[in-house]
Amino acid sequence: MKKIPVIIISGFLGSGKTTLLIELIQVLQDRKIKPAILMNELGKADVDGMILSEAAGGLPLEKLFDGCICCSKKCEISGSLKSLLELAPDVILVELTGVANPEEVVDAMAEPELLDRIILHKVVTVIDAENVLEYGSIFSSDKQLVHTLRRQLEVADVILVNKQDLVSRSHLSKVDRLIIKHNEQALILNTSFGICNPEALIEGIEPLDLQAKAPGRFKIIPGGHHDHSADSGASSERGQASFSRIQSLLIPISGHKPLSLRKLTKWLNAKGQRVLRAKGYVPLEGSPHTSLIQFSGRQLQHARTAYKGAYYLVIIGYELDETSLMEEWRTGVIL
Ligand SMILES: Nc1nc2c(ncn2[C@@H]2O[C@H](COP(=O)(O)OP(=O)(O)OP(=O)(O)O)[C@@H](O)[C@H]2O)c(=O)[nH]1
Repeated sequence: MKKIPVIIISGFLGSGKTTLLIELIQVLQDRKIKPAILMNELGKADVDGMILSEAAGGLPLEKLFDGCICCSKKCEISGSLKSLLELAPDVILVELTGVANPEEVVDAMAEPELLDRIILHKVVTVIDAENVLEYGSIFSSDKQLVHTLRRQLEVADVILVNKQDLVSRSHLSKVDRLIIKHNEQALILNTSFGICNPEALIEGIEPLDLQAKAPGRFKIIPGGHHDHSADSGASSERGQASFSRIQSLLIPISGHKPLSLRKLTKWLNAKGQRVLRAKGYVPLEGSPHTSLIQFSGRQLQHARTAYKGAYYLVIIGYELDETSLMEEWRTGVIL
């Protein structure tokens, strides 16, 4: 089944995310590509939703209120994504609040039911060129916010340096230097009002009915059909390349041979910066119950759970090499 691409739009408050979203919707609609939108708003007031309804009324739209996505329940995000998928969009656009870390959405996308149906296409971060250089000093006392703003830069595939109409060339060069310090690989685009070459963001996305006829435009990652019952054989973006550097990989765990917590911890920590997050349901040595595994910030936590489904582990990381990861999984954890 063709996976629906998801574009995440992040960026600090007022940087121009909604402006870009409206611009993108227009471009997509001109190409007969049907977008669905998930908006996360700070507070209860649906300002952006109102703006959007005026600009693109009638499109499938889900809204989540109350702060950053990391504070709202992740299941709400997955639930909203599932509702949008029912409407068979060609692409899902997710606009985050200014204080959300895009990794949190990738995290919410990483559940088996969604992994099979959606694929992260790009993380796009919009920067307010006029103000971004001041953030470090303005928010220096708020470590969490500084961390979030840094992650918005670091995990982006494309960075829009927006509001360039308000700054000088020399100021823009300083902004560029700041970005490159945090992310050497992202494509950097200087924009005003989010207007840019849309190919940079939507390349490879087509209306679903056209996709069936399109010749192979995607780089195919070798690998067989994803099978939850297989002994090994992770499910990532097989047969459909991810255009994003962040990938999710599902490792099905078959049989009831419990895993060693020590080996699992060692294996995850050995991945360094490549693995941002891991979670799943596994059998652990010494426990008759299924355990919920949560790995983030280099810490692994496990807790007894009432989960009764198939065992699996989802790994979220940068540019994961699926083949070597699976081999290391087999030798480092299973054997
Ligand atoms: N001068 C200028 N203004 C812009 C540009 N892009 C957006 N704006 C304006 O900046 C304001 C904020 O833009 P939004 O698109 O709402 O920003 P946002 O990131 O969605 O804001 P939040 O939802 O509060 O996080 C609006 O008044 C826009 O019209 C730009 O490139 N130049």
